[in-house]
Amino acid sequence: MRKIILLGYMGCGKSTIAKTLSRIIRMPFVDLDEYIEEKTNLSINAIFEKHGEIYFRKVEHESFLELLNSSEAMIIGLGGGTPCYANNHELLKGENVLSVYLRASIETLFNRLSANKSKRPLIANKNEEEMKEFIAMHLFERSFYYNQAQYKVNVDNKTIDQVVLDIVSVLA
Ligand SMILES: Nc1ncnc2c1ncn2[C@@H]1O[C@H](COP(=O)(O)OP(=O)(O)O)[C@@H](O)[C@H]1O
Ligand SMILES: O=C(O)C1=C[C@@H](OP(=O)(O)O)[C@@H](O)[C@H](O)C1
Ligand SMILES: [Mg+2]
Repeated sequence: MRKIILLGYMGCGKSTIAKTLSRIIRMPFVDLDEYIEEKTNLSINAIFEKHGEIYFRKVEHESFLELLNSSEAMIIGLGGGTPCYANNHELLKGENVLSVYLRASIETLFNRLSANKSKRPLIANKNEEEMKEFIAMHLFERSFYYNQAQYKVNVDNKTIDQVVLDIVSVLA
């Protein structure tokens, strides 16, 4: 069954947009991070702390495959790093898959993440200056993977509802 996949850098709005899109198009959604938290019975922070990032990437890949192989149609909100590990970026072009990159500028990401970093182990301990530099470099490194998505939607200066409408129109 059909899967709609939302991807993009931390803070671009994947989890938020997946929820609203789900209501508008009446398709269930799963947030990959939440799925991993339920499956492992650990928070994302605890997985990184106890087992390290390599273990997280392994569970993330397995969980992504499980969702893709499920018989249900669903919207999947990925984690920011998901397309950048294993062969996950190739899965963005699979049969019955519609993948959408939610593209945000460094400024938008910085503004949103400054207020929302505690649950994101890759940036939780960075000060403002370190974070701006990190986002700029990391987004540049990851863009190759994000650009493998079939569709791209800009999210800068748009409300959640505007982004959802833009997604609905690119998928129509
Ligand atoms: N279009 C938007 N406009 C303003 N704030 C947004 C928008 N989309 C998401 N946000 C906010 O940005 C933060 C990060 O969103 P989230 O959905 O967790 O991103 P992601 O899952 O991509 O990391 C949240 O505080 C969320 O409320
Ligand atoms: O970019 C990343 O590598 C990560 C993004 C997070 O998801 P969000 O993009 O939803 O914050 C989460 O999967 C983990 O902290 C790692
Ligand atoms: Mg998220």
